[in-house]
Amino acid sequence: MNGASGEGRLTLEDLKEKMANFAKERDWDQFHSPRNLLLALVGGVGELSEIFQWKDEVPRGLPNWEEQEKLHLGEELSDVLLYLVRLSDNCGIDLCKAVLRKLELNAIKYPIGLCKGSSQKHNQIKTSPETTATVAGAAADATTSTTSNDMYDLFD
Ligand SMILES: Nc1ccn([C@H]2C[C@H](O)[C@@H](COP(=O)(O)OP(=O)(O)OP(=O)(O)O)O2)c(=O)n1
Repeated sequence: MNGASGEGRLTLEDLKEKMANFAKERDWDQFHSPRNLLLALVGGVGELSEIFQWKDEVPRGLPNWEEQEKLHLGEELSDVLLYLVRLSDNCGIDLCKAVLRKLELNAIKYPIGLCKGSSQKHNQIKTSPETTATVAGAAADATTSTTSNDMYDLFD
């Protein structure tokens, strides 16, 4: 797939390859260091923020925005995604694997039964000692990089 039309399925792997080719063709690998990419990413987030700046709260779907404004928003969102994918690649992080693991951790950290309808942070949710032990055990199962028994240590 993956023409400019956006049809079909686009994977993070596709984007990784496209960015790697884009940089290689321009001899830009020399500039795509982790630090430079991080700064470019943060700059992109700044440009993204500017689009919303001083607009107050904006309804979902952006019903009153001009097409041109939405096009611009898509461009800035894309810059952020592309720099994120490139940064992950250059740091040797498998973003697909990392993001699936993180989703798993999030689900453990925010059990539906305790969090439904509440936007409280995980360390403010009131749990019984039994629940805490269960959640910590599940999180430890999903995490190979830590041996901590404190459920909150796993997520900081
Ligand atoms: N050294 C660079 C420069 C650019 N890009 C790519 C990734 C981004 O998707 C896009 C960013 O280009 P610009 O820095 O020109 O930023 P904008 O497209 O936002 O343009 P402007 O800053 O003029 O709004 O180009 C890149 O990979 N490496």
